[in-house]
Order: sequence, then C-alpha cells, then structure tokens
Amino acid sequence: VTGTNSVGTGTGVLNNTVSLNTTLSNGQYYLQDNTRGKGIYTYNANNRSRLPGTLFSNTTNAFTASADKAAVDAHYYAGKTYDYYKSTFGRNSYDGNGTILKSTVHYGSRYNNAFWDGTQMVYGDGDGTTFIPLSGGLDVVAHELTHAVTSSESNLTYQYESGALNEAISDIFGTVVEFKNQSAKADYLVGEDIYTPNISGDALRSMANPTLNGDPDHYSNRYTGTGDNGGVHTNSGIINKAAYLISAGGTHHGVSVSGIGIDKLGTIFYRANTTYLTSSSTFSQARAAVIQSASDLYGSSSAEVTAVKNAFTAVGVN
Ligand SMILES: O=C(O)[C@H](CCc1ccccc1)CC1(C(=O)N[C@@H](Cc2c[nH]c3ccccc23)C(=O)O)CCCC1
Ligand SMILES: [Ca+2]
Ligand SMILES: [Zn+2]
Repeated sequence: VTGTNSVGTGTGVLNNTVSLNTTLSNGQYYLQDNTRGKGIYTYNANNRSRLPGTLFSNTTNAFTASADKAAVDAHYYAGKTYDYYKSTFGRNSYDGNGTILKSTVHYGSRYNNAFWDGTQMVYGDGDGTTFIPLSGGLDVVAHELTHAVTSSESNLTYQYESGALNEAISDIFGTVVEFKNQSAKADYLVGEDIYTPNISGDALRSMANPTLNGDPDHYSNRYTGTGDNGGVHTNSGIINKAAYLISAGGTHHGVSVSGIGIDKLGTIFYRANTTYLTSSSTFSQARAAVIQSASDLYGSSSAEVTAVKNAFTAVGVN
C-alpha cells in the first residue's frame, strides 16, 4: 500500500516482543516494511492455500493477538535475514535488486511445513504437536529466504547431489543468521524452535551430528534412492557435517579439522554460491568450489583453506 512508514510492536510465536516496521495508510497499519529494499510484505492465507492472501493490517499498530504471532516472526525474521545479506555482502534482497520479500503465514490447515515457492515464502501453522507455526524459527525463515538467493545465483537443481547442496546451503545460512541474531541460544540444529513443542532438545536436522535424525555424515552412507527428490533433505547431512567441521572443528573418520568460525563459514559458502557453483554442481565439484572460495578470500595456504580441505575429506568428498 502507499502510506507513511511507522513502527509498531508485535508478539512472536514464542511470545517474545519485537518492534516492527509497518506502513500507515487510511487509518490502517500494514505489515509492510519500506525500510529494506523495495519492501518486506507479510500476508495472511487465512488457512486456505491461495497465495499470497491478504496483507496483514490492524488499526492499532500492535500485532499482539494469537493470530498475529506467526506473521510477526515472518516479518521480523525476514528483516533480520535481509540485514545479514545486506550488511555482510552488500546484497540487496535475494536477487540483489531489492525485490520485495513476500511471506504468507497461516497457509493451509494444520500444515506441517514451509517453503519458498519461487516467488515468496510460505509458512504453515503446524498441527501443534509436530510443529508450531514454522515462521517462529529464525533458522527456518533464513533457510527459506536462502533458497531464493540460491535460485538467483548458482540455481542448484533441486534433486540428487545438486539438490542436497541447495539444501545444505539453506541450512548453513539459516544457522549463520541464527548465530548473528540469537547468539545466546544459537546452535547447529535446524528448526529446533518450532519442532515438537512437547519434546525438548530435538530438531528437524543436526549439522553437528546428522545421524541423530538418520541422515548421513559421510559420503559412503549417502542415500541413493529417489525419495524426496533423491534425498535432498537427507544427503544434505554430508555437506552440513563438513560445514559444521569447518566452523566448529573436530575429528571425524580419523580426520581432524581446526575450526575457523561461523562468520568465515558464511563468507566462504556465499562466495561459492555466487561465484563457482552452478545448477549441476556435484559434491566433488562443491569441494573444489569451496576450496577456491576460501583461497580467494584468505589465501591458498591459509588455515581456512586447510580447514575446508580436511572437512570435505572427513566426510568422504574428494
Ligand atoms: O525449504 C525446504 O527445504 C522445505 C520445503 C519442503 C517443501 C517443498 C516443496 C513443497 C512443499 C514443501 C521446508 C523445510 C524442511 O526441511 N522440510 C523437510 C522436513 C519436513 C518438514 N515438515 C515435514 C512433514 C513431513 C515430512 C518431512 C517434513 C521436508 O519437507 O522434507 C525447511 C526448514 C523447515 C521446513
Ligand atoms: Ca537452530
Ligand atoms: Zn530447503
């Protein structure tokens, strides 16, 4: 909508309070943030599946009702993810052109998932047992928005090894953005804040130990079937484990890695995604791309390059 910039307040899925950039127009305050790129717009699907639905608005600029919580987090976390890419790499929105970031919440009925549909982010409410509203996880929001960045850059095909790379890149940046914004509770788990509210300590995936969720942490254990587009959410564990080792260090399959930290993990994978990876990249080609990225950034004989080489070797990717 056309209006004036405003700052409202909101309550998130986990009942945290945040300030929100909104737009005032004709006495209505909209979840439309004009301060980032060409805008961040957050919509309500009203538990149907038509997209994008209706732009959230009210007359108070206080988005504190139960039905607002998923929208508050989708809006706020999209902003934080935008900020990471802009401040770290100078990237203006997912395509570099400031394109509007659209999110829709309350998608479907008790929908236990979230996705990037090629033009926008979409979040289900969950059934309350397996999931609570999925936009309540910053790592999930950053995961979805990173699919958009990947589509604009390497455009890794969403199947088999290129698809698992696509998935791992989204898990990596979901985690990096979480460390940047929620340092006190950041982890190498994915979706922990919105998964199984009655069970603590679990998550959709673990980058530190993918096998906790039955996902492989070594190339010799990769899934070779056709399910889930050739195991994109399973074989991502191999690359996620390498990424964990690059950041945090450790010894895996007898190979030791000296970690270089979460920030450098992000800068190296960002350069790989924007400069060397292509739509058909394999795990082996990703090893070369990430080594080259680290070399470009830190030098060919740097500790960062050594960490990358050892991490990929540790997960059996050569
Ligand atoms: O972005 C993605 O990779 C996932 C998108 C899945 C999707 C793709 C196409 C149409 C609809 C949904 C969504 C997320 C995901 O990893 N989903 C996994 C795990 C999962 C979530 N809900 C599920 C329900 C049933 C089975 C698996 C799942 C999947 O879809 O496999 C990412 C972070 C959290 C949710
Ligand atoms: Ca996490
Ligand atoms: Zn994904």
